[in-house]
Amino acid sequence: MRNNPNPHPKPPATARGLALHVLEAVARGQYAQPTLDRALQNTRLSPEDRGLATHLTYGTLRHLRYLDHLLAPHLNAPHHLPPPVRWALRAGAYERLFLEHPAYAVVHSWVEETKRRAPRLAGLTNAVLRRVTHREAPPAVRLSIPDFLHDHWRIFFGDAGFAEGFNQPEPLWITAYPGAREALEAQGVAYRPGPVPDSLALEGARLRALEAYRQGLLQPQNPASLFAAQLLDPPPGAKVLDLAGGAGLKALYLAARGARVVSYDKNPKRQATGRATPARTGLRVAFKTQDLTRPIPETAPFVLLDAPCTGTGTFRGNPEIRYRLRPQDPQALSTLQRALLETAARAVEPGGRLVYAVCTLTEAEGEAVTRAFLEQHPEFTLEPFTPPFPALKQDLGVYVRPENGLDGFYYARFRKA
Ligand SMILES: C[S@@+](CC[C@H](N)C(=O)[O-])C[C@H]1O[C@@H](n2cnc3c(N)ncnc32)[C@H](O)[C@@H]1O
Repeated sequence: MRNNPNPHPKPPATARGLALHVLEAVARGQYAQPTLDRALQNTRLSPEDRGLATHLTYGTLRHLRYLDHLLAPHLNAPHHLPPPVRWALRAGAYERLFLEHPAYAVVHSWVEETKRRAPRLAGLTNAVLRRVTHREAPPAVRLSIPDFLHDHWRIFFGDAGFAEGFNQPEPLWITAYPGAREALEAQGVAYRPGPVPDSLALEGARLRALEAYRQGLLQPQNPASLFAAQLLDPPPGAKVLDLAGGAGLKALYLAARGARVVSYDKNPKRQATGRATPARTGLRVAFKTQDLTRPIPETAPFVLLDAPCTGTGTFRGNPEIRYRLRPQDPQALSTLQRALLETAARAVEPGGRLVYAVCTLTEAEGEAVTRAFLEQHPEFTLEPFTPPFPALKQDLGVYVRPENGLDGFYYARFRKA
């Protein structure tokens, strides 16, 4: 993987060029979201073109497997095309067939993008983008997910059709800190309430342009992620341990509700981002850096473990990870999750509460972890709860249905005797 985030000296001057620049970087191993954010920060494109570049980037990646299936009958050897031309064909097909922009309006622009990269292939782009149409595809191809995951979801959840939800655009979800709504209203920004308290969806706003964001009152966060912190529900003043807390998104939220939070993670870079946030919001969280496969030297009545995982529930916002996942990954991650859960269990005081959460929808990282944990820890019992949004499966813990912009999550809540 290369680390150069911006190999082009000047940001591309067109929406389609910018999308191609990001797609090529993703093909080299970069992540779509930070790469697109950086490219948009460096560009002078109009708001409409920024929107188009965003749609083209996410849409092409979300539908990539299906787009390749649609392009296949029109190409002799797609793998031998220069990568920029292959991406132009994929993104052009996405624009034609999913954004439903007519050929006469868009093919010319893709031909121009091709000419800049491989002039001799401009005719190919012209011909293919005029002819490409929807066609029958096997379900995993139509949903653009790996076969192994489609098979797993069909067997484990009974149907994999919910994965369609990963290919829909999502609103800009934010967690609103006290004063956020007033600041948004003062700036005339439209928002609607999310499915959990303190979660809002912003309509068509650019986060960085918002006064409320500059004041630290808004935190981008999916409601399903926020709900993991809300499940812990500590009373004001209670001590909370936030394990694998990363940049402390959940720790800061719980601190804002009056908890005394200590957030542990092994990655000091992520924690540095979290440490900078309290300065903005005036909240206090103690960040400690440690590998949590080893026990920690303290206890609390409330412990949250938001564990590292395969992230299959975040395919909407991180569309590229579905193509990088290997069949053995869920099992490998579950070994780490069980080790981290051991550390978490030891840190819970008698009578205390433990929440285990992962942003993924696999049996190995969800129910199987909980089942093994309960077998080895008779001092813990499951504490049932009803989520305020539809569940995919609700038996041993809860799997969130990843629809209407929600990420897929798994949560289990335990009480220590
Ligand atoms: C799902 S993310 C946590 C997100 C965070 N709770 C939030 O709300 O933003 C998982 C975190 O686990 C951390 N992690 C992975 N392996 C770890 C380990 N062995 N010990 C401690 N932290 C670990 C990663 O650095 C990452 O920040």
